[in-house]
Amino acid sequence: MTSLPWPDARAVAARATVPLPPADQELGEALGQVLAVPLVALTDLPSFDTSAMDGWAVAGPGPWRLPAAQEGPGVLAGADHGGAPPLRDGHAVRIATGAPVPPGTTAVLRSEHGEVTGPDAPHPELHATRRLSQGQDIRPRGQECRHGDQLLPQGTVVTPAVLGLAAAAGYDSLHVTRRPRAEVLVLGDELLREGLPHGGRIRDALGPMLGPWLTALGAEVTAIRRLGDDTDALRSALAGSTADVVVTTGGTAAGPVDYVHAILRGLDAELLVDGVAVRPGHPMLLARLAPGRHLVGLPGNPLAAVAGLLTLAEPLLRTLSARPSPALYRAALTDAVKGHPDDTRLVPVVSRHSDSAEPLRFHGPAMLRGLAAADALAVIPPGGAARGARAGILELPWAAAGA
Ligand SMILES: Nc1nc2c(c(=O)[nH]1)N[C@H]1C(S)=C(S)[C@@H](COP(=O)(O)OP(=O)(O)OC[C@H]3O[C@@H](n4cnc5c(N)ncnc54)[C@H](O)[C@@H]3O)O[C@H]1N2
Ligand code: MOO
Repeated sequence: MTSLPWPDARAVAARATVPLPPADQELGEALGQVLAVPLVALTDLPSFDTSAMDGWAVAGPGPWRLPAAQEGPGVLAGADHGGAPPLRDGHAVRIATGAPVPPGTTAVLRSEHGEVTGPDAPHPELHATRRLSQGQDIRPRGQECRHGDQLLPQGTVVTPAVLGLAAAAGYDSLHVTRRPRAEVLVLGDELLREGLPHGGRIRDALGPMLGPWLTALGAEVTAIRRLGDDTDALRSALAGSTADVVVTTGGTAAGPVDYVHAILRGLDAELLVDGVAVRPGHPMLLARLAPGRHLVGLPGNPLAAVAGLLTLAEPLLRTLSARPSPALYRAALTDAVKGHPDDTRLVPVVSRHSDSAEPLRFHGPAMLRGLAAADALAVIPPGGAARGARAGILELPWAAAGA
């Protein structure tokens, strides 16, 4: 199989699968998943005419008669006022922010805009110190939505704000597309899990990076396993995995211990992508292990692995979790970037949502120094890009968090 152009490889990965079946998840569990149906209001919001301020509910023009002081604290939020008597014209009653206004209320007068005269009199009087307009500081029932209104479309990612809105609108659980399960298999006998590199061995940079990165892409990471270069262990890990997506690192090229291809052949896996015209990362691959189960083979060089993650794993996970595709935005490069003659290049940049993208140094395939300072990767077409040229920008998942 020949290398696919980079945009084609992403398209193949996106089309390699279908969304996972939806299920009901309790609100707390649904964060980061995708709404499988529109979020429809189960109630009016607010669900009753509500006081927006602490003060007095008033009826008609002032001054207003207040109930005698000993008649209680007034209308409080949370108390059941179902049977609260209507407020008669010319009367007022103390009310708290969030409390249902009594029937007949025409406005709420804020505490700081009212004066009570003769507070010890049997019927003290309330005077407004500011003009009060009809309906002022009342949040009318249904102001935000009516029962049955669509609040958010299907395909919306459940953020903390969506959880809050869903709870306010009456939901205990949400119908969301299941989070794809991903398992990471880190290959290579040369990898150390701790301490300083020594004796020709290096630290595993991918195990610590890929778990949280896959989580940020919407996956549930079930395991990160270090298998060394044990082919039997890899074969049985692949045969026994129940993950929707298995991600391997290393062993994708044609070196003496690069055995991922051989094992995939032995398992009768279908190679969907075998090499991509992209630098770094060109030996990346995508295979179907079984219906609905895929393997993304990332090259071992760490920046090449990230290129593979964003080229193949990201579109695959996006389709599985039914996330909408973000628009690829463009930014003007602050420096020229040399291109590969035939392949797309992915180059770490700082863009920070501005219109420009500053290419970073230390972008070699084995390096993470540029990437760790970046918030995006610029997509440099074959042949390169001049200073000021507008390059496609692939945002890193945490860029929006201001990291
Ligand atoms: N003759 C050729 N050799 C290589 C080619 C080629 O086309 N012809 N391609 C090069 C490119 S490009 C890449 S990328 C690598 C891909 O190699 P593999 O996917 O087979 O990965 P390994 O050989 O296992 O490792 C490559 C490199 O990365 C280091 N590595 C591996 N895993 C980790 C990890 N978890 N953390 C940190 N570093 C890791 C490994 O020690 C090697 O240095 O092949 C080139 N060779
Ligand atoms: O393409 Mo390799 O993936 O440059 O390091």
